[in-house]
Amino acid sequence: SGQSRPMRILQFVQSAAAPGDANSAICAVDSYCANVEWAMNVGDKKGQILDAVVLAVRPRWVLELGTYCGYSTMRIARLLPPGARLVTLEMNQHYAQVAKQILGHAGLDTQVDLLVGASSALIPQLKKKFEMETFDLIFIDHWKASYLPDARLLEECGLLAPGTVLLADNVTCPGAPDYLQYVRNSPRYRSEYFPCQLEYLQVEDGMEKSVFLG
Ligand SMILES: CCc1ncnc2c1ncn2[C@@H]1O[C@H](/C=C/CNC(=O)c2cc(-c3ccc(F)cc3)cc(O)c2O)[C@@H](O)[C@H]1O
Ligand SMILES: [Mg+2]
Repeated sequence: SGQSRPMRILQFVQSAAAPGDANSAICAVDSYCANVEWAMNVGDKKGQILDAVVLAVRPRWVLELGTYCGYSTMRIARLLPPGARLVTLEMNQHYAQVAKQILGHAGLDTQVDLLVGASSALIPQLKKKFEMETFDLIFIDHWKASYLPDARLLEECGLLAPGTVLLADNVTCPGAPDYLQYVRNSPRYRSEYFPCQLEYLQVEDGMEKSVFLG
């Protein structure tokens, strides 16, 4: 049932998770993807690293590249201090629609602005659209070939401040070698690798946390 994997995930969340309870929605996605069909959510193991970074940064402004079904969007939004905002960019209209409904079921849609479009087209509009200056935390989890060009674009748009944290998923699997090489060798970043297993599998992956130095 459900003509797409995101739709099947949404239907399971709607049936299995208590409305307004973000943790039960997160658990429902993890349980479905661990037991029924794999999906490219950051998952619970890497999700705990994401949680720890959100709690350490206590961000006022967060940007997510690649919403997909909204799993990591929920993990971040549920930990934000009052008044903080999470902007998430998703180029696939169907995925965005599913994510909106999952966020709504979890009661997290007030903290989140989900924009539909390519990150490269949306990033230059963010300052003006949200009347903000810089992001405190950026979670990167979209096409792996877009990690580096979008990090460069964020720099050029003046959306990074000294101390801004970039957290990138999948730097080992599927990998983002050009992005890794850049953040690890550029004097503008202090980078740290967090080894972890790939979501729902016994495969090596890892996340890279890079602090922008200005
Ligand atoms: C134009 C830029 C741009 N602007 C806006 N939205 C964009 C966008 N480019 C992409 N999107 C959206 O982001 C999501 C894509 C995410 C891509 N993620 C993986 O490919 C991935 C793969 C594995 C894995 C697969 C197979 C394996 F065997 C092992 C590992 C594991 C993981 O955690 C993974 O994240 C989708 O919603 C896109 O619509
Ligand atoms: Mg990922």
